[in-house]
Formats: sequence, C-alpha cells, structure tokens
Amino acid sequence: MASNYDYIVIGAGIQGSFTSYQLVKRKKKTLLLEQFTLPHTRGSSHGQTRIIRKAYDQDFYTQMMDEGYKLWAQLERESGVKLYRRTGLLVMGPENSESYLDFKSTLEKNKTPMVVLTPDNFSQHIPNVILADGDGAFVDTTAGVLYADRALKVAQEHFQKLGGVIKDQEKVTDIKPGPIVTVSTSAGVYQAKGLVITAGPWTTKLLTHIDLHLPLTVVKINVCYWKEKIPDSYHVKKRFPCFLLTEGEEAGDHIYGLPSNEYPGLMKICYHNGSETDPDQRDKQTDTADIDILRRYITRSFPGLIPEPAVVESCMYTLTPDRHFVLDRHPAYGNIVIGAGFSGHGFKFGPVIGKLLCELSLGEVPSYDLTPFRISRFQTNLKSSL
Ligand SMILES: Cc1cc2nc3c(=O)[nH]c(=O)nc-3n(C[C@H](O)[C@H](O)[C@H](O)COP(=O)(O)OP(=O)(O)OC[C@H]3O[C@@H](n4cnc5c(N)ncnc54)[C@H](O)[C@@H]3O)c2cc1C
Ligand SMILES: O=C(O)[C@@H]1CCCCN1
Repeated sequence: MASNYDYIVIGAGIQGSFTSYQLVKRKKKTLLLEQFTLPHTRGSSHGQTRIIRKAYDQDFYTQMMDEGYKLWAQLERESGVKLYRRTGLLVMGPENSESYLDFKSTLEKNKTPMVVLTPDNFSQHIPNVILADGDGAFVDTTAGVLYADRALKVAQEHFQKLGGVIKDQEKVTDIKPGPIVTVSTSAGVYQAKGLVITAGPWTTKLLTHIDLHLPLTVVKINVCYWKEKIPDSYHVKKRFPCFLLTEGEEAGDHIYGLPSNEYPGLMKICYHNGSETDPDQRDKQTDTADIDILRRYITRSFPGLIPEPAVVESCMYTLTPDRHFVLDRHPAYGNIVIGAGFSGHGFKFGPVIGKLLCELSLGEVPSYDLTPFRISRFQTNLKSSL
C-alpha cells in the first residue's frame, strides 16, 4: 500500500529542504526523500560556508537577493542560529572588460551599497592582495558568508517542526507520472498530487523516468584551502572580505575565495569550474588542472599564502549551458516541478528558490518573472552569467 501525501520532494539539499519547508508552511502534507543518511557530503550543499552577495552581472539575480537577504535574516531570528556574517565581497576584473563593467553597473543601477577602490587606495583597504595591472576593484559591502551546514540543518528542522516528514536513506528508483504521482524508493512506495525534483547532480538520472532531457553537466570542484604564512592575515575577524574575479583564463571560469575562518589559518580559494563527473563516481575524477591555475594565481596575487593547497575537499556543480537555473514545470506533466542546474551559485537563493518552487507546485503565479529559468530556453541562446 502506498502512503499518501500532498507533495513529495526528491532531494534534501538546500533547494529541496527550503521547498519542503515552504510547502509545509502552506499546510501541505509533505514528504522529503533523500538517498543518503543525513547529513551527508556527497552532493552540492555540504560544507561550512558559501558566499552571499548582490553583486551579479544581471539585474534579476541582484533583485531576487533583496528578498533573499530578508528571508535569511528572518530564518536567523526564528531559529536563533547565526547563519550570516557580513564581510563584504571584493570584485576584481579587467577594468574595461564587459564582465567587470556589467557587475559594476548592475550594482549601481540597483542602488546596492558599494565602495569603488582605486590602485592608489587598494592596499589600504585590502592588505596582502596584489591588484593586477589594469584591474578595477569594488566592494559589495552587504555581501558575506552564509554558514551552509547550519543553514541546511535549520531548514530541515523547521520543516520537521511543522509536521513535515523526512525519509533519508531512501533512494528514488522510479517515478510514475499522472494526476497522482507514484514514487518508488529503495524502501517504499509513495503517492502525491504533486512532485518536486531537486536532485542536484542526480537530476539527469531521475528525469529519465519522466522522459525529459535537460542539457545539464555535472562537474567536480576541488575545494582548496591555502595556509597563511602569518596566521590570521586573511581572517574574517580582520574584516578580510570574500572575493571574486569576474574573468578567468577561460570565459565563465572565475576564481573566488572566502576569508580564513572555518579551518584555523586556512583560506578557501577555488576555481569556479571543474571536470565532468558521474555523481556516483565523483572520487574517480582526479583532474587537478584547476589547482595548477590556482597555484599560479595565488603566487601572483596572494603573497601571504603558501601556494600549495593544505586541504582539498570536493563538491559538485550542476551546470546549465547559460549558467542560469532551471525553475519550471515538466512540459508534459504540470504537477511535476523541477529545480535544477544551480550552476555553482544557488545556495544564497535557497529561501527564494524554495518559495518559487512552492508557488509553481501550488499553481500560483510565481513572485518573479521566471523567463530566464524556463526549460524552453534551451532551444534559444541567453547571455551566460556567473
Ligand atoms: C564548491 C562549491 C562552492 C559553492 N559556492 C557557492 C557560493 O559561494 N554561493 C552560493 O550561493 N552557491 C554556491 N555553490 C552552489 C550551491 O552550493 C548549490 O547551487 C546548491 O547547494 C545546490 O543545491 P541542490 O539542493 O540543488 O543540490 P544538492 O545539494 O546536491 O541536493 C540534491 C539532493 O538530492 C539527493 N538525491 C539525488 N538523487 C536522489 C534520488 N534518486 N533519491 C533520493 N535523493 C536523491 C542527493 O543525495 C542530494 O542530497 C557552491 C557549490 C559548490 C559545490
Ligand atoms: O555563488 C557564489 O557567490 C560563488 C561565486 C563564485 C563561484 C562559486 N559561487
């Protein structure tokens, strides 16, 4: 006998957890299914920190983060758990390049607090970093660090407190669409009038059950931590900011970092791309070309770090061709909603994405124009973004 729910959500990463929380807040009997034992480190939402920022090169992300910051603050108040630390985000890039100018003008247009630095005053504000010749720099002053592990736990706890059911260690093995959707797992069979798929890197595998192919690529990211030569020179307590380069060696491949905080004396600096992997075979992907790029960059620009990673962890991105998210209904089955392709920048939007996927599931008009996130765009070309 199948158990019945109003909604089933597949995948207890940040997006599935916030979507479930929103559904249960709207009094829907909701089941959240997760293949691994929670908490786990095998998807995209684990780890201690993520960047939160309004600095984007497209208005719609900057504008969604207005609400994003408010929802994170509300969750902090409701839970009594510190989830956000303001550090600012230093944005650097070739001063006259399109991408740098797009970031800068998007912030200006949207009246986001920022401080523009000059080569003359740069080192006063940002010690121990060498600004490359010809680079511009500004700080998105409200940006900072989200405490990711804590945030995931809080979202899941709030969902459960309102009566939501999480079943972990239950891998979804089949989906039968219809007015009532039937979901089979390694341990049971469940039915609901609506289904949300937020399966991160496993989305392509799950969508084969419902005849949908999306152009998603899964890449493994080497999450590298670099040792400070003098302890705390890049520490969050010294107000060292997060940083982001608007251009990499290849288009879309940026370098970014967070101040030392999570591991004493180590600063996290990563390359915003990686090599393709099967999510179930992640550890077999051992390409380290990104670490070579980082070594060169750190030698050039961060003289206070030893240019050899002290710790390397891993995580996965699920990339769309244009790096914009997928937030849409299944083209043939309107009661199946998909949230995928967060392309390495989705965490900060978690509370907003949860709200949007909930609205789509309930058949409501979504709070934002979802045109950039529609499945149908894959036939057309959109400008790529970070
Ligand atoms: C190294 C790194 C740095 C990042 N930095 C930032 C940042 O600074 N700021 C930011 O905003 N974002 C950042 N991101 C992106 C952000 O973390 C992701 O966009 C976000 O975590 C994606 O969440 P998700 O819920 O879609 O996927 P996931 O967290 O992968 O969740 C999907 C879940 O579905 C489960 N699942 C899959 N298949 C099944 C199945 N068949 N049955 C049951 N369960 C299933 C999986 O086990 C998993 O738990 C970063 C990502 C990485 C990897
Ligand atoms: O979403 C973010 O803010 C970061 C930017 C750099 C790459 C990883 N994700």
